Amino acid sequence: MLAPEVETTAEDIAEMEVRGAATIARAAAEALEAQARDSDADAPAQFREELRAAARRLRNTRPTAVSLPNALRYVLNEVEGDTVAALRASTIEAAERFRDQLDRAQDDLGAIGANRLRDGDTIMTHCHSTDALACVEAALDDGKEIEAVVKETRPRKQGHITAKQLREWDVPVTMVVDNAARRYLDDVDHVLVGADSIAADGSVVNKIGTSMLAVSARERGVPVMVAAQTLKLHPDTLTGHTVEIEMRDETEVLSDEERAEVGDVDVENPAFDVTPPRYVDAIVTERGQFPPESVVTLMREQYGEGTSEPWAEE
Ligand SMILES: O=P(O)(O)OC[C@H]1O[C@H](OP(=O)(O)O)[C@H](O)[C@@H]1O
Repeated sequence: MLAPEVETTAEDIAEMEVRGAATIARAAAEALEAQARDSDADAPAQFREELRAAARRLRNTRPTAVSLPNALRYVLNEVEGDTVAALRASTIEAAERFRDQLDRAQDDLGAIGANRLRDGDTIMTHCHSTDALACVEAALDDGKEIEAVVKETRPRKQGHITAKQLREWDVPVTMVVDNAARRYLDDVDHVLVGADSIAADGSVVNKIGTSMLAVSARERGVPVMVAAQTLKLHPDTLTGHTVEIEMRDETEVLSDEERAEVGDVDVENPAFDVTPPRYVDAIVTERGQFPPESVVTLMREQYGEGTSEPWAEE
């Protein structure tokens, strides 16, 4: 029996009511906690199987942000005990610990990323990343004045969320359509983006359009900074796996009304793209700032040589 909160959370993630890699990870851990709390399993094996089923349901929502399976793995690997009560308590504690770590990691990352931003700098953002915004918030807390050129980020316009947050912090914001990015790169000091996954070779998987922005930024001599806590490191890429790119519904690109007007066309809607490491200047994590080519060392330290799937059916 899955707890209702597991189903709701899974639907919210799939529909992007809950979105952003770190936020998805937090919601997944909370859903496992709800599963543990609500379970009426009377045997440890049943409790464990329910928890695995909950994790499978959550895992199968969106494929690209590795923070989701990393969160599930963290919680499931910490579940221990010989009784249902002990299993329940350890699951709840693990989920709480995970959330605390997530908050701490974002604060630490923000403090490090802020060091790259100077008083008076202008950043260009793409999509909405809480890790990237943590760097801006820490810079503002340090008393620096920051301005932002915010890319709208089609098709879902998460740039609006970024703009709203920055305005709440009184940061002057210029909103541009994605196609105007190159024109405004001359006015900015940094491109600042987040990541959904980082591969062992330092490639950055982030919102579609990031790679085009990074290539243009390199051509213009603007440094590209990726803010990504180590939860975004994709351990499967250590063993040669590639990161699956989510393809989303075509109506996000062309509404039914627009389609009626345009006619019968194929629509492709990849949610993410891959920016090769040579276009990235720094990956800022809670453990320091790294050139993309060296994140593999961090990944090995954190995840060893590979990963398990503790949610697999037994
Ligand atoms: O974890 P934080 O930094 O908040 O977000 C990381 C990334 O998650 C988002 O994906 P989506 O909007 O869920 O498709 C964006 O691509 C963003 O850069």
